[in-house]
Amino acid sequence: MNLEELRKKRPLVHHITNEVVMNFSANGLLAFGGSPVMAKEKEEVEEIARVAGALVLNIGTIRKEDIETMIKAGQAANKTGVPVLLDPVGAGATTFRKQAVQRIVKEVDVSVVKGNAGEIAALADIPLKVKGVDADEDGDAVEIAAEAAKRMQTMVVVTGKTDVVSDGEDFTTSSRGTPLLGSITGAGCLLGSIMAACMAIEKDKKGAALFALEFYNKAAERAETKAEGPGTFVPHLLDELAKAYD
Ligand SMILES: Nc1ncnc2c1ncn2[C@@H]1O[C@H](COP(=O)(O)OP(=O)(O)OP(=O)(O)O)[C@@H](O)[C@H]1O
Ligand SMILES: Cc1ncsc1CCO
Repeated sequence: MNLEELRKKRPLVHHITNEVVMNFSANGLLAFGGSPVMAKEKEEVEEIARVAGALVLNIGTIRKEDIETMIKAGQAANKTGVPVLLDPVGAGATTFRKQAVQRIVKEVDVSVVKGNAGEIAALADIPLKVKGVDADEDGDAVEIAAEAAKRMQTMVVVTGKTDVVSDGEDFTTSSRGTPLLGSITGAGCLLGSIMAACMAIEKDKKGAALFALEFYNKAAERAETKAEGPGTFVPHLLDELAKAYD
């Protein structure tokens, strides 16, 4: 993954995302080097998705009518080979959300599904005994990622204290970051935007996902050393995302 190339090209990332994180995701992606556009009108999404570098479908505040819009955008992206990242926010919380994800995955060729352990476990029909399960303790996140990847026939990223990238057979874990990321809203959503931008540049999607995870979590670790708490963590994170790390 070539960060210099990304920053030169500033790939357009089309988002159909939730209202909570729109501004934060746009600012974070701009700081990193991408070019965000948030657009969810059914009449225009195909036009935008076709010419974008990548498409983010985030179901955080999805309504029934948005499902069709996401499918339309996703299929248009598929026609021109634009990578699609699906963030199944809250998929474990309601049947509606889980079924929405299942429909999108069925109708769109999704390049990667990225979510926290609870969300991905719901999609893999694996009951979570404890909230906030992570791969460090018992390998659950690895199993969850593998099962979900097999079921959905796509690459899966499970985030948390330890992140897992799995294609159903092979997996790679990464254990960077800070618990402060859990104290602000949209940390996972912004990671998705950055991952999608990397996939617009790097055709090896596993390489792109791992680069995004490492870069994002390294930036968060540096931001943590400068922050007094969640409030000051946010601007420091934006500053760190704009830098270059070895
Ligand atoms: N306890 C932790 N220690 C280190 N890094 C963490 C921890 N929890 C989450 N992260 C990191 O935070 C980022 C977001 O992951 P998280 O699982 O919190 O997303 P999420 O639950 O989808 O967030 P949101 O719904 O608020 O957007 C990832 O880069 C992950 O590695
Ligand atoms: C808080 C919240 N509610 C729906 S989406 C969202 C942002 C985190 O994904």
